[in-house]
Amino acid sequence: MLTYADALKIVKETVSPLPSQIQPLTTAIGQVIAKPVCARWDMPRWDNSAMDGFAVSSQALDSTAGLDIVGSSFAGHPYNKTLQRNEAIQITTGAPLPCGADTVIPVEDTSVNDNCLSWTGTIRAKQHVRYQGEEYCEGERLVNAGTVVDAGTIGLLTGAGITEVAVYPRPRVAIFSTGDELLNPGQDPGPGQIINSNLQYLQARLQECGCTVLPLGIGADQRDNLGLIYKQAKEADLIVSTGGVSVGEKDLVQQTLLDNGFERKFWKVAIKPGKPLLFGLLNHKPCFGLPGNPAATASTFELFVLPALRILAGHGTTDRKMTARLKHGVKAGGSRHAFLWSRCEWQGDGYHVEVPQRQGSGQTRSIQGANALLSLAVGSPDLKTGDKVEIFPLYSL
Ligand SMILES: Nc1nc2c(c(=O)[nH]1)N[C@H]1C(S)=C(S)[C@@H](COP(=O)(O)OP(=O)(O)OC[C@H]3O[C@@H](n4cnc5c(N)ncnc54)[C@H](O)[C@@H]3O)O[C@H]1N2
Ligand code: MOO
Repeated sequence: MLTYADALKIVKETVSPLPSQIQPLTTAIGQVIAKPVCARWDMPRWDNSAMDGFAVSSQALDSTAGLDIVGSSFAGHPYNKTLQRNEAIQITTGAPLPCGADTVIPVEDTSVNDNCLSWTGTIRAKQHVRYQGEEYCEGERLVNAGTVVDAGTIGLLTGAGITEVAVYPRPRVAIFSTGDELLNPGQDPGPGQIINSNLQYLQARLQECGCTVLPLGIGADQRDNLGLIYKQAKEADLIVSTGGVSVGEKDLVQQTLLDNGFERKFWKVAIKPGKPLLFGLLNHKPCFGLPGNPAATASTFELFVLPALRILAGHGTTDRKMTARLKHGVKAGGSRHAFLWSRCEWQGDGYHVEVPQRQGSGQTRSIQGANALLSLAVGSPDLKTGDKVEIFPLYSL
């Protein structure tokens, strides 16, 4: 059976970034920049004051007579005349330095008498001036392709006059669950029925990841019905179903997909939970059949769907691994690479991890509150408190 590493490699080789699009900068938070962005003007745009005080010419600093205060330059209200050597103007932080001025004396070091400015202490020529272009110049590259738009990016680019950016779109993900036993939330389960928790889980997780979700509900265990749902999914960039991928009489997802032109890349991976994972392309779009057991749905989402979404969304690397120490013993790995829902926290000397009980594939309690998957390779021995383990922190796009 395919190993975890080989299956992930196939996913990475199969998926490529979505075409980029131009978008208003302010709507692009969390998205990845597709083309470098350059400044539209110098920053600062003009020499300006770094302090509230008075702007003077440095040539006037050795004069013993005071300077005539002839006007003001306030932020938003520049002084438009040329300052003479015997003159000063009042100035505020950020206000343009007028022609003829090159030095700012902070208000604390000055006194004004009869509209005449004098100062105390040593004043350095050209002090407290922020020069045009000292942060960046017109045409200079401010962010590279591959940058994730965050608040800092929005602040920087907005100041540089940028209102639109080329970014990779947020993936649109169609999700549905299969199974005649499934009911929608709020319904009362009768004999043999359960609430469809997988769809709600995936929807929430995709929302955390900033994806656009197309929830397509519940598919009955019938091929024609499942086929119709796949047709509805064609607007999506990636398709995810849950359930119906194992070998049971009613596991019809794979056959339905093959009837509809599915190009299968793999089925079954030696992992626990999640063994019957199905992956391929439907109409050239990545399509995952996640196993229906809730812990298998959730872990195969983290291990395979999320890396695929990261690639679609233009993110570079997809692997994140950390080392942590066990807070308690963990039983040996079995014949499949095991991934255990776990909680990891920093405790002074490093990360420490605990593994909740109730890790059954059909159970959901261990997923709630988890922030990592603990990786237990095939054949790993029983582990004890303090042993080092590899964990995959859960992350969003
Ligand atoms: N003979 C074999 N049987 C099974 C094998 C196998 O290799 N040989 N593999 C087992 C493994 S491992 C898994 S994982 C499951 C996955 O099977 P399916 O993907 O076909 O999932 P279902 O049979 O549809 O459901 C399994 C289980 O999960 C519950 N479920 C399904 N959908 C949901 C949902 N949306 N929300 C909550 N719970 C859901 C469902 O009721 C079943 O209890 O197959 C094993 N069998
Ligand atoms: O691999 Mo399945 O996900 O054990 O139950």
